[in-house]
Amino acid sequence: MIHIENLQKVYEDIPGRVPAIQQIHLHIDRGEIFGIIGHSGAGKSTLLRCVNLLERPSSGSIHIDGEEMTKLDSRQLQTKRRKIGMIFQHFNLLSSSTVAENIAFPLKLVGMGQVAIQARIKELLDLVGLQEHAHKYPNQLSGGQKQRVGIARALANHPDILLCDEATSALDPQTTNAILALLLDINRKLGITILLITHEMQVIRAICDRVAVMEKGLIVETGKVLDVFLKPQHAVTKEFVGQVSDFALSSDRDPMLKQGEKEGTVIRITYIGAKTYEPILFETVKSTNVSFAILQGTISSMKSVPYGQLIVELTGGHQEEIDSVIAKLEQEGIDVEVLNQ
Ligand SMILES: Nc1ncnc2c1ncn2[C@@H]1O[C@H](COP(=O)(O)OP(=O)(O)OP(=O)(O)O)[C@@H](O)[C@H]1O
Repeated sequence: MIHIENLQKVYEDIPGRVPAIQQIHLHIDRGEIFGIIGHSGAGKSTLLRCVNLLERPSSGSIHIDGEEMTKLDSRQLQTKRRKIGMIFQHFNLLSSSTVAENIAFPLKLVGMGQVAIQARIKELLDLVGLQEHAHKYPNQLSGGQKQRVGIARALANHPDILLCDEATSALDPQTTNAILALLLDINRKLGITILLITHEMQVIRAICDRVAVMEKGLIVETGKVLDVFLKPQHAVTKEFVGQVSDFALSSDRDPMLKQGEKEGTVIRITYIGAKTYEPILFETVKSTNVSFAILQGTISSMKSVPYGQLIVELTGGHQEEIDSVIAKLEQEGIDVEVLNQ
């Protein structure tokens, strides 16, 4: 759905200044929820705004649904942009227009008739749960309700893509969860591709399928959310994963697990899916001389996929027996990493 190649954006050609986007390659599938995370100044907004050409790249290409954006003339670009909705951190609503008028705005721009506009407004208000608020003004709404109006307006012309620019950063945690649930619902019901930028790993974890981590205009790590959470590679990724406390096992190599401090073999085992709830560890060791002690553990779920991670010390038995326990766990499809060898 979105294919970005060799993208570069230099705002001002000052010698020694790092370009806002140094060189980005990105491929986002139709129907995917893709998150981009990074610290302030990493280049997330610039990248997002390049997708609909609110920002013109200095070089590189952006294909949306097979069409190269930078080659479109202004009329073609206008038509294409209708298929790319966008929502913003501060909602960007027209303060002197009602909720219904805000939603009607993009529909009027495409020349839709009054009757059709009213019908579409009703559909959109139902979708975002604002049926009761059509005639209110933005200053009579909560932050979450304002973002719902923003979402309804962005979806008015049936876009294929929704760009979300820190859409929940101005909201409290409870409202954030409600808006994220709405985005997930919209993605599932309408099949719309969502590209979001955020500096909060909780947002990525709640709704994204894949994530890219940005730093200084580059993507330093990318992958399926679960993989990136469970095995972060880059220092920036580890820092972001550390924001989500129950992932501390992955991000923080616990000092007590340093080589030599434990007599046995210390392993980290990672379960994903239904295996999370099976007694595989117990079943594997029960007929051997090996016993285990759980040093740390977590079980949770991500986008309704359960996962678990345990740090376990294996003791007793010969080394061959411990190796055989590890091999059996791996045969069961469990990821095993030995931490003290
Ligand atoms: N219009 C502009 N003119 C000049 N420099 C800009 C402009 N917009 C962004 N930059 C610079 O480009 C770099 C990337 O900024 P960008 O806003 O894309 O980062 P970000 O990751 O979205 O950060 P934030 O979360 O703070 O918005 C920064 O160094 C910023 O100062």
